[in-house]
Amino acid sequence: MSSIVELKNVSKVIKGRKIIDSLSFQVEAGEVFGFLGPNGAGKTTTIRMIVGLINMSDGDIYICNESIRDQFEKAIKHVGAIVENPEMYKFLSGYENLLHYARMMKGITKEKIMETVELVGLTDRIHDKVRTYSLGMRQRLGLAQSLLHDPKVLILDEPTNGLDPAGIREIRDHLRMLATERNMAIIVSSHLLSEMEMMCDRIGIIQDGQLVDVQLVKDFVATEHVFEIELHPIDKAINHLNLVLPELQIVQGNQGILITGTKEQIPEIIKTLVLQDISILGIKEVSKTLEDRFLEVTNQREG
Ligand SMILES: Nc1ncnc2c1ncn2[C@@H]1O[C@H](COP(=O)(O)OP(=O)(O)OP(=O)(O)O)[C@@H](O)[C@H]1O
Repeated sequence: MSSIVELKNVSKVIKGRKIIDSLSFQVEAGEVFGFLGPNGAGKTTTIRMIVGLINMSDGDIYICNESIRDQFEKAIKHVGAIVENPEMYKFLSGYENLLHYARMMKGITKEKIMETVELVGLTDRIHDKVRTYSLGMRQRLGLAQSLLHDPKVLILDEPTNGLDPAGIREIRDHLRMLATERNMAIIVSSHLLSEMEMMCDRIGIIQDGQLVDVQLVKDFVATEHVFEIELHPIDKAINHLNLVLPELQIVQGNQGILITGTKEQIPEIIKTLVLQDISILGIKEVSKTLEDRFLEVTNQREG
């Protein structure tokens, strides 16, 4: 993998207040990077700096190794973005909107427009007026517009905002496809934690303008599962498991024990407990969700 976007100690001061504080992270080709944080954390400000809408106060951002500070035009041509709601003329068709935009960009052929329309799944409706489109379709038209110049990185601020579950799913599938099949680097911000969990490969958590955590989603959610086994007698169970399966992490709970391990270990655990005449009353998974982890990481800093 190669790094497409790199932020190096980026800061932003507005009216004497440090809104973004020395932010550094990289996004690779082929990955969807989620930018997650509470309201006012600085997501939009960061995204606006990456797409060149506002200046940085300090640090630099490199897009395909080109500095936004020193080679703005070159760097920014690699970027496709939907930051504010894309401006569309509702009385024109989707195609006419794209054509209008393509004329401003120069060098974009009608074939290219239709290829991009196909990519976002709007071929059947592209000649209908935009005012007849659902919000999800408008979002996909915006996506087509941002893809017309073949950017290497796509940046979307809250792309699923206001969409219904079907619309969210469509956008999610399209973004994943662009990352996987076109090897694009994709940066999305969202409040919807569960959505980020499904859409992203990696997540960066921002709070008070600082990056507090960056992790692969699969590590972030739960590297291992936690199971709660309701049983008795508890002491006997813990002693026995410590003896026969010393690699397990066991913690005493109210009604039984909490075990950190894999699903595959469960039958063995149950079997050995039953053979010791320990009564199993119930078992359930209590692994942390992304939301739990998010609250944990952000609360830690506040506490
Ligand atoms: N032009 C500005 N003037 C003054 N303060 C600003 C300006 N732009 C942003 N801020 C402040 O900077 C902080 C970060 O704002 P930003 O919009 O980047 O956060 P966010 O993480 O995108 O939040 P949200 O999820 O609510 O959109 C906020 O406290 C905001 O009030």
